[in-house]
Amino acid sequence: MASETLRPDGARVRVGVVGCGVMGRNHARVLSEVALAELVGIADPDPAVVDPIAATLDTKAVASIEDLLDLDCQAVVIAGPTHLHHELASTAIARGVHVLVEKPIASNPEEGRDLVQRARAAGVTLMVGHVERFNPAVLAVKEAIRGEDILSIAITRVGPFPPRMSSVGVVTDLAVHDIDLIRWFTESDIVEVQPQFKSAVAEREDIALLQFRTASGVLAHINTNWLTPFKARHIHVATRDKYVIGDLITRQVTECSGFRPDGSYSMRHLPVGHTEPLRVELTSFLTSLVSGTAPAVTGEEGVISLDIAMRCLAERAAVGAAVEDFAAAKARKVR
Ligand SMILES: NC(=O)C1=CN([C@@H]2O[C@H](COP(=O)(O)OP(=O)(O)OC[C@H]3O[C@@H](n4cnc5c(N)ncnc54)[C@H](OP(=O)(O)O)[C@@H]3O)[C@@H](O)[C@H]2O)C=CC1
Ligand SMILES: O=C1CO[C@H](CO)[C@@H](O)[C@@H]1O
Repeated sequence: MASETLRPDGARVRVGVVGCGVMGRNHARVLSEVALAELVGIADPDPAVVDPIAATLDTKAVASIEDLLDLDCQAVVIAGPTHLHHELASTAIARGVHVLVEKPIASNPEEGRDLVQRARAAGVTLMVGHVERFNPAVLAVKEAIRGEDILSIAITRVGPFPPRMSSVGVVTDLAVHDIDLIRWFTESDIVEVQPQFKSAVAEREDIALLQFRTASGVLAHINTNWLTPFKARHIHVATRDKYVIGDLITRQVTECSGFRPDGSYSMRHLPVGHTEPLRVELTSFLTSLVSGTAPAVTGEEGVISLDIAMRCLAERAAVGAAVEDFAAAKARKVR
């Protein structure tokens, strides 16, 4: 948590963005627009990438995080590749700068935990960019199931390969969004994982079907891949009295309830806001800095979700290893 408020005089928070690819340029655009921020600069190693964005947003372009921090930032958004999150966020924390790091918090939980410790020791805020928590359709689903006895959650997050392959597979890159949502919806920890995944085309896993059970007894399922020709993101939640369906792309959220013995029920579309999730996320981050309160998605939560993603990968690896051991033993017997 921020040790002191940043705008006692009403000035804007001086923020920079590190990494100006697909996500970083969106962070920069939004930060150039929100009232709480002054976008002091953006960093990316490639001038052909960073210069035109900086010119459009009327901010400074620099080549490295060190140069960005020299612009006297109070906070940075880390939107570089996942395998660099730990290094980049550590550099900012070491200079006493608050950090919003994109999801996943790092490429493994050990690095994530290290970031949490460094931020705590330095007295700076560390928030993780689990942006779906700020998606109005997700918020409408969460509101519809508030106080309900949740039975199961099934989430689909599929689409084509990203324009540039991530440094991690689909479980760590995409399913981590939904692991976070399952924990957030149920306010309970995931205690059992039953993962299935494989690498159909890419070097790392590109298709996964993951099953979970939470401490509160909710069953959950994530269907994710990079092999579907179009993007689809759906959430289905069954509670004892309702069935709620959210389409995170069209932002249509439907609630079925009032189940009657003859099989009939009531159905209604729920009101969904129109806000841009990233704008709400960044405003929430800046507000936490200004007010000195805990961020909406803490580093600790980012680590827990990444831990679950890693448990999925490890569990499958353990089963795979057992099968291979069995095959090897069988082969030895034959010889
Ligand atoms: N919350 C969400 O919905 C989303 C989150 N993300 C997350 O954002 C992160 C970035 O993903 P994405 O934007 O798709 O990736 P990109 O590859 O499109 O962008 C990353 C950028 O960072 C640059 N970069 C590399 N090294 C450094 C460095 N040392 N300092 C500064 N910049 C550097 C890259 O430059 P170069 O090309 O020269 O290597 C590239 O321009 C990932 O962690 C991803 O998980 C991504 C999309 C959506
Ligand atoms: O939601 C997302 C869209 O795709 C990107 C590339 O796979 C992800 O990193 C991101 O989290």
